[in-house]
Amino acid sequence: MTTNFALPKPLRRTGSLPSSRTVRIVILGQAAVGKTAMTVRFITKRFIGEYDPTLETIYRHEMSIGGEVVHFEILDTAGQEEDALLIEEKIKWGDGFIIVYSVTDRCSFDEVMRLCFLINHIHSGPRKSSAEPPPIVIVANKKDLEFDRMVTTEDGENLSKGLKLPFYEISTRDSCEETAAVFHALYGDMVQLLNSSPTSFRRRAVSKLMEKIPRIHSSSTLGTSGRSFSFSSFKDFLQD
Ligand SMILES: Nc1nc2c(ncn2[C@@H]2O[C@H](COP(=O)(O)OP(=O)(O)OP(=O)(O)O)[C@@H](O)[C@H]2O)c(=O)[nH]1
Repeated sequence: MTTNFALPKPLRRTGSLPSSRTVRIVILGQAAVGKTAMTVRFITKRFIGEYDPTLETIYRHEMSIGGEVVHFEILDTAGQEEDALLIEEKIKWGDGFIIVYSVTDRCSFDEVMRLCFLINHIHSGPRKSSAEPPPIVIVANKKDLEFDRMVTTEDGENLSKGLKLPFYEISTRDSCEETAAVFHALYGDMVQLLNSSPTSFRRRAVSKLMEKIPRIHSSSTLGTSGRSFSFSSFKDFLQD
């Protein structure tokens, strides 16, 4: 699966591939807000209704953006409360962040601010590795569930204004484009940050715990028709 988007310049050049770069995105938010659905929608363009509650997964996916190959590594975190140290490791690992809440779940909205402060705190801690705060976008998901809505659009906009962060209200179920727009916007912000502050994405040391997180590779890279999601629940949704 190859997707072409006109976006700005190089992010990070890696190793022997002169025109490729890797970006690490962490998806945060409470349980059942749609983190996995969003990630899978972005990668496969499909909406898959039911998942087992996520433990932790890193999805790897390549696509062409602005004529260059971008290697996305997307960490879909577990929504349930967890060890503070573990969440810190995951946040350290990321270059950019998507904080998701559901418009049908007030608690998930209330959690956004805490997550945002946590990210900024960890990325500007005593062993400060970046000059600028990392790019973050706030996503209100499930806007199709209008009758169950508990968080208004205005609530979301006010929060984003207060935090000075981009805000998207989307329905992962109804719109592939809205979902993709979130990832593209974050990627654009990451490019911009790197251009203005080249040391911002210096890799931070993370614990070996990160290596234990299962990785799923979509090998739908440029010019090939192969797919290699290796777990059965997605096979039916991927066409060669
Ligand atoms: N109506 C509607 N349902 C959605 C939407 N996005 C996700 N869902 C549903 O919400 C439920 C939870 O979605 P998940 O993607 O598993 O949520 P999650 O945040 O990854 O959950 P955890 O893995 O437990 O943290 C599933 O039943 C999805 O089908 C949406 O935009 N609209």
